[in-house]
Amino acid sequence: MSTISIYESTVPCLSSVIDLQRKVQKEELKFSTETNQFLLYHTLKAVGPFVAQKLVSKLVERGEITWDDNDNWEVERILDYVQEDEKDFYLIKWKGWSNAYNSWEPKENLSCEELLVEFQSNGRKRKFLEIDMDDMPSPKRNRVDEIFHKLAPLKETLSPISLLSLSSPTKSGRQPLFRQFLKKSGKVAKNLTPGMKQLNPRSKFYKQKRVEVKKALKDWENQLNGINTDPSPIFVENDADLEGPPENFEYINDYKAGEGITIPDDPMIGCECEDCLENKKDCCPTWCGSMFAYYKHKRVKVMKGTPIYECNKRCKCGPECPNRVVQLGRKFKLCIFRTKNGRGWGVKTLQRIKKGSFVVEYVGEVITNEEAERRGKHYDAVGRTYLFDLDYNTGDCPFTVDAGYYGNVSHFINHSCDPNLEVYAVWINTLDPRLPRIALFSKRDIAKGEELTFDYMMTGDTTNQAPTLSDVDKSVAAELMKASAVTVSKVTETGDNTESEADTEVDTEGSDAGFSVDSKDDTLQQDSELDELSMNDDLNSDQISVKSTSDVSQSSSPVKSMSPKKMADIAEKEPKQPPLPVSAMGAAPSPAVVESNPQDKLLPKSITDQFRIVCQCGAKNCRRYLF
Ligand SMILES: C[S@@+](CC[C@H](N)C(=O)[O-])C[C@H]1O[C@@H](n2cnc3c(N)ncnc32)[C@H](O)[C@@H]1O
Repeated sequence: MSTISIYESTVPCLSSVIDLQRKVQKEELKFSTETNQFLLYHTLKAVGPFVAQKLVSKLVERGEITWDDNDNWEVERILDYVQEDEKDFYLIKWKGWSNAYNSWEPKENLSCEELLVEFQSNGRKRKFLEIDMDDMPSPKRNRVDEIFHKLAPLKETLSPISLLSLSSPTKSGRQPLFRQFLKKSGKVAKNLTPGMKQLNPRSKFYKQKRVEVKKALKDWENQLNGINTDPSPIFVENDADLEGPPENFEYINDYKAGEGITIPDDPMIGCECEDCLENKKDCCPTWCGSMFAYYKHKRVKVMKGTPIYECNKRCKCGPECPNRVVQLGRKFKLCIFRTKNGRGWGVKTLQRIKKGSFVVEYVGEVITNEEAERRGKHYDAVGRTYLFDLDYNTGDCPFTVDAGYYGNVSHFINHSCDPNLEVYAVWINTLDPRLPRIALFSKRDIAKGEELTFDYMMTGDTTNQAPTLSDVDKSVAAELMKASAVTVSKVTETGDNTESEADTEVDTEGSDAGFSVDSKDDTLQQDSELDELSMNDDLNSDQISVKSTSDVSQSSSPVKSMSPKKMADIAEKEPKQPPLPVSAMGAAPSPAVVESNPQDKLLPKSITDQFRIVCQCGAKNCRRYLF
């Protein structure tokens, strides 16, 4: 492995840092220490002091760095006091920090006896607190500098990506780790409220934090709408817990071509119809060997699995053409909201949606299969699921859409085994058969306020049963569990419903309710805890269920375990049509040849090798596992 130094680099945003690092990893190069330091600093600045502090707290807990600075957190004044669950909390103004950094602290975190006595002797007078969040840009920078300085021992080993991947949450119910550490050293971190689990949602602390979160979410909503080019706005709402905007997510409107990928955008030919619907037998879909997909009112009429070819930019027709639907963007107002049963964020519609309507496109970064394998390992480690294989036509997976970092509102759509959306492959200006766009249409009428879901179909199993593990797989799983020191959710055999425990730590209740595994804390959580857990400000969906962090992605299966939906599966239930001639457009796929890979019916090896995410969709026909 060679070492290069990059002394001059322009890194305009966090995503570029990640891209740059991926590129370097791919080439098996290594950043020089200076460059790594520069990028780490940039990353800390990009995520901001609050998130940076959270990330660093993980390193503190792992003992990778220490935090022994005693000078930083001097109490300037005590502003307010409240008792919560028979515990005293004080509102602290910190010396050298603006009011934006005031925080509520339990008494045992404070070592300022004199100020406490003075405050108490003043009759614990309440003072009106003005929180000015826009105040003090410079302390923010100082805070980042300070955190950066603490990372010095890891300057050779800690990369920006590994730093960001620490953002998976702590086990809920515990205080943030940073706080725990600082508590030990008699100091407390600013900006962290007391452990939220202890607090009553009606309490003052909780309400104060809620105001902050609400403001942050409003800012994020504005930011999203500033980028969003769909005709309809996006709303953001969190009535469930204190989770703020997601940390590592950048909104995009269209596919972003990954490293080494070009997405062609110039079809060779377009139609000249006066009325495409009238002339449907001689319009784009027919040329491409498929059917006209839409009714006059633009709702989809073809069965799922049928490839859709819309009129493209070479066609004479205008936007009113019934064969232009997905390309006109999302028309329904959608809201990213916090679910109350531990599935993290979800998406609901703020308008009634009729069956067959186009709802939203699934966009992300288009990456190669090899890159998807690589990223899958990283996602596995943090229990995330955003890879969507584009294996519509071939059963192979030449390209994958990764919506993990870059995505639109669909990034937040959860899985259901009884979904209200279904997936269609759509070709518009890119006619490369390997690069369909993924469009989500309503499967039935959807009521205003209803959560939108689609079936990730990650098990490759279209029955209602959970997929089975063979005995061999179980022993592999047991080995992996030992190696990675995680507990694993119980594996239920289908058919006879016998249960097999791959790990003795696993609960034996056998209830239908899902269990969740936290790989970091080796802890099994029961569903009944989830509502309570969701109050914790560190909790997000990724904590709910986690697979092995072991490096088990050496699978020969082309199906990445995290693919939300295999396009081949979409077609699986469709009647097979005879192959059609290659379309007039040359590059277009032969849609009739929609072979489902028989292997897809089996549990992909990579899935058997992994620990499952327990499905919380609540559907009667729930398959119990996301994969
Ligand atoms: C594409 S993301 C959906 C958005 C995600 N809820 C979030 O907060 O960002 C997929 C992840 O959401 C969670 N998730 C989605 N559907 C779920 C379900 N039915 N049950 C449990 N977790 C689910 C899992 O953590 C999964 O890895």
